[in-house]
Amino acid sequence: MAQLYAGLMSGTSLDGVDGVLADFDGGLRVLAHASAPFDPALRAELYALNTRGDDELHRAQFAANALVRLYAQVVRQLLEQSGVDAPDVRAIGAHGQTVRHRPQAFDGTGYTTQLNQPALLAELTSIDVVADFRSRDVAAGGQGAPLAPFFHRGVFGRAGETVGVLNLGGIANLTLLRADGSMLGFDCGPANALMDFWVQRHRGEAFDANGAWAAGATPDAALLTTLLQEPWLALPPPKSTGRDLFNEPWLAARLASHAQLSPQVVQATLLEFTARCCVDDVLRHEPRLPRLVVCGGGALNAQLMRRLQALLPGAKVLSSEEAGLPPLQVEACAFAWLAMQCVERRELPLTSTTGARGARVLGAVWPR
Ligand SMILES: Nc1ncnc2c1ncn2[C@@H]1O[C@H](COP(=O)(O)OP(=O)(O)OP(=O)(O)O)[C@@H](O)[C@H]1O
Ligand SMILES: CC(=O)N[C@H]1[C@@H]2OC[C@@H](O2)[C@@H](O)[C@@H]1O[C@H](C)C(=O)O
Repeated sequence: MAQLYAGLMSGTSLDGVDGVLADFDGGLRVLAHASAPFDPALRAELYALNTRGDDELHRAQFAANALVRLYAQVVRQLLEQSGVDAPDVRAIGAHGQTVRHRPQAFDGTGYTTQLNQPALLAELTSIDVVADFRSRDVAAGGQGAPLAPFFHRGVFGRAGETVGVLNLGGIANLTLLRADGSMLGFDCGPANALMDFWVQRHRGEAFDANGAWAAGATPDAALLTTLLQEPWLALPPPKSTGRDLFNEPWLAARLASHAQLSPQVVQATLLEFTARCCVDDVLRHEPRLPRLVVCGGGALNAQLMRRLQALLPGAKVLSSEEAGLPPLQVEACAFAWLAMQCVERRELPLTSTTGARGARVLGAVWPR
């Protein structure tokens, strides 16, 4: 019998929403994929809500309602494309928009905030909604992220082989699936967040398509060294990060002593920085990794893929597309799968990824 779940992801790159409708009966079959970009005003507001500002409570709720209307539009597209009726979808996994991520802030029990309005989404779609996937993990002493590694294991794992899965969204996260069956998952640092900001500022483009602008210059060694000195990068897992750390002020502070560099050289250096953050983590934890599957929008950045391959000569670096799932569908599928785990009240063994005290059921259900 079909096991239909929708997954909706709007991640830290703030580009928009990716949605899938998936059937998990006997494996994974993607029945439909749809994306919707944020309109510029919503994108600007979500970006602004990542830092403190005036009247935040009202603005956050207002932005969450707008986000969820876009979620509902994506769900309508998924149903139309697949010819599936809403009552046949068991649940929607709706990630929400992370605007603060401070899992160990202040008193030791921190928080992670995803703007969302699951009640409105249930109302607009007449489908059960699963949301708030991260807070139970934080309550159990975990980082609240990354959560996709368990899904990565099911889709990209190979019995008896060690495989790495690298997600390149706004932030990068790495899953190491080891030949002995153990796994490790953690964030590596920025993926596209800083590159997107820089190309937007200097060329008015949302992202550097295929990394072509970056590829036209040589990275600056001194700036790269400055960027790599960030102490967070040397922390051992479990660890996670976000725009709370890797943001405009962070970059401005490091560029201050390299003001003579051209914008294009800075872009090339930011791309190299992303590649190095990820590769240094691979080499630290699995120096002889034979296979690295790359997903998220960064897998579409040809220059970044070239640099990852050059820095990991012993590994086959490939797009998740070659491993059976297109890069922009992976996270959305992960949240459809996580919704299914919640509906079935399955505990996830979070300790090896988020550092939570033990296995927990993640998420909560808003009935249709
Ligand atoms: N053709 C392309 N060339 C270069 N970069 C691209 C291309 N297509 C997408 N990207 C990058 O991928 C980003 C979107 O990736 P994705 O949708 O995986 O991020 P996300 O889901 O928001 O992030 P996260 O994994 O942090 O939650 C864009 O902002 C852009 O930087
Ligand atoms: C707090 C938060 O939203 N974290 C995201 C973000 O985007 C990438 C990286 O940082 C990862 O830790 C996580 O998303 C993925 C989907 C995860 O939880 O596995």
